[in-house]
Amino acid sequence: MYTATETQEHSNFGSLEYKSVHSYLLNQSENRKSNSPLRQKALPLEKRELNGALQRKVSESLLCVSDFKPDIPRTWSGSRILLSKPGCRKNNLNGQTSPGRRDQRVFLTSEARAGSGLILFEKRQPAPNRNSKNRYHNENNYRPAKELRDNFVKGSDFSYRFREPTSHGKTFQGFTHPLQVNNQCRETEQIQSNTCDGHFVTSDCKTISWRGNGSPKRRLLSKRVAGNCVMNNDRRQFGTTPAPSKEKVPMARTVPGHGCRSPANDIKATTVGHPELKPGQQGNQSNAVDPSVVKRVSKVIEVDGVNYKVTMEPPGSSHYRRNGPCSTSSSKGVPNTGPIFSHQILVNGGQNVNPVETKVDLPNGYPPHNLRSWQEARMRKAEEADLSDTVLPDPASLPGLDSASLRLRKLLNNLKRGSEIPTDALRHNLEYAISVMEMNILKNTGSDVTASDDEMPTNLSPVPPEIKSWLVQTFSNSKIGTHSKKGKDRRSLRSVVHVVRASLFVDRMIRKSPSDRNNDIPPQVQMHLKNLDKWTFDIFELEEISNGNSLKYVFYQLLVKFELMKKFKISVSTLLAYCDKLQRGYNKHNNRYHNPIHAADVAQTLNILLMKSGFVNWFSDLEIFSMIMAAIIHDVEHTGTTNNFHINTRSPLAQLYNDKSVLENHHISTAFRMLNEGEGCDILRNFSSEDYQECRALMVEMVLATDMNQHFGQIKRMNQALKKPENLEKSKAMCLMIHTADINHPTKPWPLHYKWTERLVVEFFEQGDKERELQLQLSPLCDRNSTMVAQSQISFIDYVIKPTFNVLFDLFTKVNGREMRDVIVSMNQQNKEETQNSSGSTANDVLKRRFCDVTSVSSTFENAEQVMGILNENKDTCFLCMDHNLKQWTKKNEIEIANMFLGDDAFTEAAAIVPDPLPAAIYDPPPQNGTNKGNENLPKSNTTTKRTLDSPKKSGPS
Ligand SMILES: Nc1nc2c(ncn2[C@@H]2O[C@H](COP(=O)(O)O)[C@@H](O)[C@H]2O)c(=O)[nH]1
Ligand SMILES: [Zn+2]
Repeated sequence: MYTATETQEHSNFGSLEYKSVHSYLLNQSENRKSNSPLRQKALPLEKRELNGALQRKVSESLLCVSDFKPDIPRTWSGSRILLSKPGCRKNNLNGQTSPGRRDQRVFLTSEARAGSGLILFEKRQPAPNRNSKNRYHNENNYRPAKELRDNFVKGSDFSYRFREPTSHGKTFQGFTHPLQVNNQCRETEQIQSNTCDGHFVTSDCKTISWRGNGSPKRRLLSKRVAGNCVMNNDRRQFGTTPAPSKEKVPMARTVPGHGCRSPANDIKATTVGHPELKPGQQGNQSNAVDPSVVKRVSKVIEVDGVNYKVTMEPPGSSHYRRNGPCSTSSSKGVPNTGPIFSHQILVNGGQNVNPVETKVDLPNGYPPHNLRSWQEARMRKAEEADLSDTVLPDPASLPGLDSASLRLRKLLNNLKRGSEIPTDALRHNLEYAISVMEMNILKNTGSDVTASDDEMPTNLSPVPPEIKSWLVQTFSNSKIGTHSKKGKDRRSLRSVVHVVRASLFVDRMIRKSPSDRNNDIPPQVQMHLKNLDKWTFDIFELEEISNGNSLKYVFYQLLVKFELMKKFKISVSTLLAYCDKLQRGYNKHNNRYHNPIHAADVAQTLNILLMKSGFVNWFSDLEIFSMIMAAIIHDVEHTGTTNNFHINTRSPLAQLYNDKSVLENHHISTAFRMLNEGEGCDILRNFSSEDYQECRALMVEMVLATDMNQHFGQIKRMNQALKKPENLEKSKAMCLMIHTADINHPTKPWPLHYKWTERLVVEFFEQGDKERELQLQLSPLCDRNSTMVAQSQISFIDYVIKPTFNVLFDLFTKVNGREMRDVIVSMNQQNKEETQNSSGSTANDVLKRRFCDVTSVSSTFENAEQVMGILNENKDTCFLCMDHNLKQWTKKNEIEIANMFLGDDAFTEAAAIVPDPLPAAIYDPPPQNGTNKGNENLPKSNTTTKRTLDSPKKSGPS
């Protein structure tokens, strides 16, 4: 008898209940050393409990070649192992049994090669009554593997159904058994109950296939079926060549009339794992047989009280040859007689044939490892994992995978030990593991994350999965061909040196709004508009006091302020008519967030960005007009749903725009359609055709750049361009300014930001409701029952807002500051020469348009200090607000988490927090070079302390 002598549990098998059968996996050489650590830490055979019925029948054995004979030579690698129940009358190598004794047909024969990893073997019960027709014809009985074949996706997880036929035929008890595809053979323990053909691909691209029962043909022809179930390892399983994605692995085939199925030629249950063999070599063929071992060796093992004889043949033996790989008709995997129970043997355990470690090449920098010792090492490594770590590798990377698996191991071990795991550590680590898996799914299902992969921030590790999905979905869809100018056509910021005239700079920057001169505007609105250049401007209040006309007043005010009405001959009535149309368009879908107030807010913020950065001097009037227009129209007729929603529901708009920046295309197209609809609202009517085209091209480019899936690319490219100022394109700077203005609210004072968030969340949740109704998968952040608002805002600020404002202020600083000054000065000279050399007025006109309206300005930076002062003041306010908002969300997040466990509405609860007072500097920034004027209307900081969330600060004199 070959039974276990040690029962030490091996934790690699996790916390599931194992029982009874024990054996050792002992290294051949270690086997001889009594004090060998391996011996002391002998590995028991373990059995996973599946369900009651199965548990009684299914046993699992782990055997290694050296179990048979300690001095078995390594050339036996590639040998065949036969397993049979002693007492079978006939026990030939075809796996055929004596037909006369049904009760003796508990007969197993399996074939594997040492090093091939895992084989399944099966135990057969007496054949059922012949007369009960079709009892095994239920497809589900024998074809769970079909779904594996059909859904054969590299590295995927799946479940498969195991159907246990009852001895009475017609009913089948089935259960779904999740099979997690691991990259370790031995972890395929989970498929132990499989009796059918199947294969799967491990996450490291290895392919494992196995065979189930006999073919229908054979079943009909002969009842002499002992059958076998061979766990085949495709050569690639241990080879260095990864299996190509989605490639199907050929199944083993059946010899009609034979009870035994051997691996077919195309299923090479090879010795690839053998260290001395080259890939593709068959151990039994290419390795000389050790002359000292020519006979079969066998062992009897006890499995759940049943003795089995395990026979191992040396390679090259006559039996082996006779019954070697055969290939004939392909099998459909129809079950043969009787209930079948599968077991598995880990042949060779991946390591035990010889002292030289069997190599398992794992991708990307994993050293080749001995499977078992590698796993042991991982157990040790897992213990070192700090579960409270929040800075973790990119979940899409191999280190991410590594880290997640170690963390899961550690969690599991702690659970097994009964050690306490802090809730947030548990949650955080599970979230991380989910992220890792989901990134894998996305990668492996070819989801279009690749387009922006290089642009997504690499360290999203602490981001909760839902928010990560949102980031991925929202920010990294396929790229569209953006309007990009090449060569000469590129607008270059370097050319803006032509407009550097210090006096103009500061003058424009502190230019007062002319609202007090305008009698058409109600006085309270005029008063409010005086604060238009302030970071603390309250757009909601303007909306209120203007009876829902904030868009109109902001648009008008800006055009007046920049003297663009006069310049482009826009009449007030035309402008107002166009504004009416736009407002109606914005109100079409009654959105809480994407409405005219948002458009007005973006335009107002753009105004500050232009004014406080000095960039107002770098752009031509036409460019400034185009930017204001872009801000005003950028979301017109927004449907209140996302691009992904349009794509998923195959909406008419998605069809029209071929799933590319669906909404953005719609906004820009609607804005131009409205201009052209007559009714006296074409504010571009008096534009020259050149101006019109230029304006239109810029607007299209800017509005398309508000598509969030352009976000990371935009930031990345701007960061790169800032390292090489000569590559700075003016239109890209314009796009960035519009995009930043579009997502400005997290940098505004908390009451404003909170209001915007609330509105956005309402819109998201409404989309979620629609998705629920349509039985679509709910988009991230759209599920009102589970979305963690505060957490999502923290991530949004950290991963989207901060980098955006950083790069924007970098741009402002570099263009204004010393870093780019030398470059600009030298370029100025060059441009001047170019301009002087250009013949004819056309070239000059083009230059004027492209590079602003000054070609003879000297480049003096005498007021640069003043400009930088204004810029920094603005930057400080912006970052102070952002940090303050982050703090508020962090507080709310704690409540959300607490509520999550209590099942309360997190958002409502979180809303109850009284916000911290806003930093005084936000409303009362220190004077900078005498430019800090006009704050007298703003409340002082102490007036903000008592404000509650839902009564945002009223800025201005209302
Ligand atoms: N999770 C959050 N997403 C936000 C927030 N503010 C804006 N956004 C996202 O950005 C786009 C802006 O583009 P738009 O042209 O549609 O306005 C918006 O749709 C949101 O997806 C925020 O606070 N949190
Ligand atoms: Zn917007």
